[in-house]
Amino acid sequence: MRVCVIGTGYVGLVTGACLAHIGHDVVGVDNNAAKVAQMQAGISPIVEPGLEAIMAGAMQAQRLAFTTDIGAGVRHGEVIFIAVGTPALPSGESDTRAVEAVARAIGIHLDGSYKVIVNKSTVPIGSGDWVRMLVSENAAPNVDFDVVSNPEFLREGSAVFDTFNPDRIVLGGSGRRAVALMKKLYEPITQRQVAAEAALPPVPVVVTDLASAEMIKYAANAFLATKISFINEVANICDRVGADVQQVALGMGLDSRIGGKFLQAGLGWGGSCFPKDVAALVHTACDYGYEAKLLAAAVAVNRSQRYLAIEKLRQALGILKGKTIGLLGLTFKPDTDDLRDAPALALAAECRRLGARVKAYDPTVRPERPPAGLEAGVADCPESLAAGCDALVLVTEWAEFRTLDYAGLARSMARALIVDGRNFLDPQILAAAGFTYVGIGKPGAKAAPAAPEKAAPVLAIAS
Ligand SMILES: NC(=O)c1ccc[n+]([C@@H]2O[C@H](COP(=O)([O-])OP(=O)(O)OC[C@H]3O[C@@H](n4cnc5c(N)ncnc54)[C@H](O)[C@@H]3O)[C@@H](O)[C@H]2O)c1
Ligand SMILES: O=c1ccn([C@@H]2O[C@H](COP(=O)(O)OP(=O)(O)O[C@H]3O[C@H](CO)[C@@H](O)[C@H](O)[C@H]3O)[C@@H](O)[C@H]2O)c(=O)[nH]1
Repeated sequence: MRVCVIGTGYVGLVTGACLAHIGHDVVGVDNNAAKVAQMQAGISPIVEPGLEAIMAGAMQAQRLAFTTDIGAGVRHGEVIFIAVGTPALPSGESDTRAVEAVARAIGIHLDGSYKVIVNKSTVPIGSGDWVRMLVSENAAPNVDFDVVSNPEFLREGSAVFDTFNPDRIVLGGSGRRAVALMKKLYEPITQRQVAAEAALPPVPVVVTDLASAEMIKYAANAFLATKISFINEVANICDRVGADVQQVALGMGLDSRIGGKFLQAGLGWGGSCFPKDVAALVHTACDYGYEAKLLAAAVAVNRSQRYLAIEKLRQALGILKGKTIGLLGLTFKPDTDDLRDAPALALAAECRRLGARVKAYDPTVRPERPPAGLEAGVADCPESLAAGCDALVLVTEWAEFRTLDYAGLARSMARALIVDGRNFLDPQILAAAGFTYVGIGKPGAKAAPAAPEKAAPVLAIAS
């Protein structure tokens, strides 16, 4: 099938490359010429495990190409995906201007042939209707097209895996021809031809109306974000009553009605989706005269959770003014280079506000390209990060952080204190390396380094 994907970011590029991998003929369109040039050279502009290999295979088979020419893309595609960004406005409302611009451009370039316009961007409920209207208003009379909402559920860091192994595919729209075409498009995925486990039953396809499909996306993200805020609140209570949140999460999660996923307590949720999508749903509810109290509480818990490390640092160090804090990890989660709404950046800003000096190390952030606020503060390795620090805070659970030479890091620090903001490290190993270890919701794991063994008295041996 001929496919056009407009917007080749974290969602559009992965979607385009994976659809090409399963045999479709894909053109990716982006208005960022530098990104397009990179992709044309086979280079992924984002860090996403497995993506470049998928791109290389599909480009070699001539099933994946990139352009800045939206007209060429629209003419090429029988199925045209909209996958541009929908960031939050300061009010929390979703900024849909890029989707609007793309809908107009699609209308302008529609030819006579039937097309399915698929909205993969996360958009406020009701957007499918205005996308249809904008396309129509800008198109020649009697053009033949349908609009489908096909929300995306991939996670950054495992986006290729998630695309080939989805829990479900949601299709919103009333056009039977469009839905049939979309089912055909996804058949190799729904029939598990590219799945990690071929023996699984087919992927469920939820066919519904446009508004419900759009709402499913927001409701799923809001639920997951609330689940994390819930366990973070439980962790904060654990800290006070002497319980271990990881044991609590294990015991809760084994109840099949609860499930063990997304019960990892830590320094809160971030990224390009949860914060903006929960804010957008709260805003939509408000627009319709409803106060979303539970979601507002989930946001409030998350806001304070981001600064929990500061409370823990203060308990150990006293005032932070003049202290040097080293952040292990900057991205909002491991295996991505995405810094959008990363808890580490909020934490760094608050530490600076309190007069501390902040340094950071992240495997994807180069010292010469620091994020705003961390100019001259990005180290090129964990060793130079730790040197001279009064404390380390592990903010992102990069796998490589498990096996650092913590004894060496401890020796180079002014004070060997670590706040493990993701409960990722083994407290005993850290204590053996000389660290005072502080976790989240794990008061019992407050491990301090063992006291140095007293030297055995030297006995004078009578000759
Ligand atoms: N990132 C995720 O994990 C994720 C997962 C599910 C859904 N979503 C949703 O998918 C959408 C895209 O998210 P993303 O993270 O991929 O965004 P992104 O910012 O990484 O990518 C968007 C791309 O669209 C391009 N673009 C913007 N305006 C354009 C235009 N007029 N014409 C052509 N290209 C244009 C940008 O240059 C950019 O490359 C958002 O609505 C987001 O909420 C994201
Ligand atoms: O138990 C957990 C799980 C996650 N997080 C945090 O939650 C945030 C989001 O993590 P994750 O959901 O794994 O990554 P995203 O790539 O943001 O994916 C979410 O947002 C996407 C964009 O809408 C959706 O498509 C995905 O289904 C949804 O999981 C990160 O800051 C994580 O550190 C926790 O604190 N505890």
